[in-house]
Amino acid sequence: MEEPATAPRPLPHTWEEARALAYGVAQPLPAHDVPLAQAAGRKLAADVHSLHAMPHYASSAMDGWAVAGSPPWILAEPGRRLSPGQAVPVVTGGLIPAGAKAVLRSESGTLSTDDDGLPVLVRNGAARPGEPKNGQHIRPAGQEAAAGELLVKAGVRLNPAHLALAALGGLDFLSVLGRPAVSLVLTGDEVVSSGIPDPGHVRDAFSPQLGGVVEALGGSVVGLQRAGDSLPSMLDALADFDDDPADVVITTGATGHSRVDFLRPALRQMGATLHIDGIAMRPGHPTLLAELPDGRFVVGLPGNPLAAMTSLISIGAPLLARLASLPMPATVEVVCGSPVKEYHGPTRLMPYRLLYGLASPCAFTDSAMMRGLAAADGIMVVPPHGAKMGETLTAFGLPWA
Ligand SMILES: Nc1nc2c(c(=O)[nH]1)N[C@H]1C(S)=C(S)[C@@H](COP(=O)(O)OP(=O)(O)OC[C@H]3O[C@@H](n4cnc5c(N)ncnc54)[C@H](O)[C@@H]3O)O[C@H]1N2
Ligand code: MOO
Repeated sequence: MEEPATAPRPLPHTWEEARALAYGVAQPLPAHDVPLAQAAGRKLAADVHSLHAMPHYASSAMDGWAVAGSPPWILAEPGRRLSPGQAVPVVTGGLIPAGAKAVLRSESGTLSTDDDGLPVLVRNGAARPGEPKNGQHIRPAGQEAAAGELLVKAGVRLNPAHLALAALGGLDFLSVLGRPAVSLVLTGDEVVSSGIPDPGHVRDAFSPQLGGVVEALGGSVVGLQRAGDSLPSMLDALADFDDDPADVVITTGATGHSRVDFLRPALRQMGATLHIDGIAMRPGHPTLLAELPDGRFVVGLPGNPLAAMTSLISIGAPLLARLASLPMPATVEVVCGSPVKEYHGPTRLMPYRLLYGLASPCAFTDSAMMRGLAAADGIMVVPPHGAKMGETLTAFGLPWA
């Protein structure tokens, strides 16, 4: 029997299958230690306990003198235990000597001499009655936390104040959940990255937006390569670069089957496993999800700008969430504000605006356009049989909202 000229294409996954597969195919990246200054925005992997009492020594809250007993006070030698009737100068944050009962603020005390002409410290007219009361202006050790006390619970997204708290608790590093490193590969000889393109060329819609979307989805962009419309160029761009070690490569364009689309041939040559080769969705049906022998995942987004975003939100988001130890990205429900006709086969992802509480499809949502998405409140998932007005539909908030 004669061999067919081209192998039959596999059936695309349904949108629901593709989404579940993209979440299930990966394992959470391991937690690791990062220096405090690099931990902002990361999710804490393990409870943080203070490594010592906070503060770890009794300290003065004011500039002045540590005093014991009642005035007048004789100035004692620093570094010794104070006996009643003695004082020693202290600065804010300075060590309170043993035996001290309080701190007299510098503005409330005056150095004077007693009847015998010896130097003494006395309260002056600016001192409040009874100042300093027992314990006044002394920050006792452990006032904020005891040694070993819980400071930040695992699972918290770390803010700058958490980092300062950890530093005061004596820590230098924090254990954070893995965050997928993403390398971008933008393809297309016709793509120009600035200015007004000539006919036949297009302005790059991806480099200005993909970084922000990837960050919002829990990843961080570590590299950007451009690939021309040739197999060697695609292979070069997909190589594993030492200076941007990626967990995920997100490509744009070249997902088709034309003579200038080299993503599939390159993946084949690199020995990749194709987990998803087409999704029954519009826009975004040529989307690919592959795994390279070195463990990197490749998310192949179509070149059309809106199609790329619906693909990224559909399968890139679950993959990045899983790698980042996050739950499956949540969906919401919206009430459909205008009827959507049946469309044979694919699920449609339609940018919508909320008008009077109802979700109505935006205008300008051809897969090559961005105007509809830029004005959208979310993306609704319309099943192949369409939707009636008033029907409840699954929807997504936008990653940047
Ligand atoms: N015979 C068929 N042709 C096409 C089909 C099909 O099923 N049969 N599907 C169409 C659909 S749907 C899509 S989506 C695209 C997928 O194309 P590719 O992923 O191969 O992408 P390209 O061909 O490289 O580019 C498509 C389109 O997007 C523009 N593009 C690419 N990169 C950028 C960028 N960085 N910024 C802005 N625009 C970009 C590119 O110039 C093309 O206009 O295939 C259809 N064809
Ligand atoms: O499905 Mo394409 O991805 O419409 O633009």
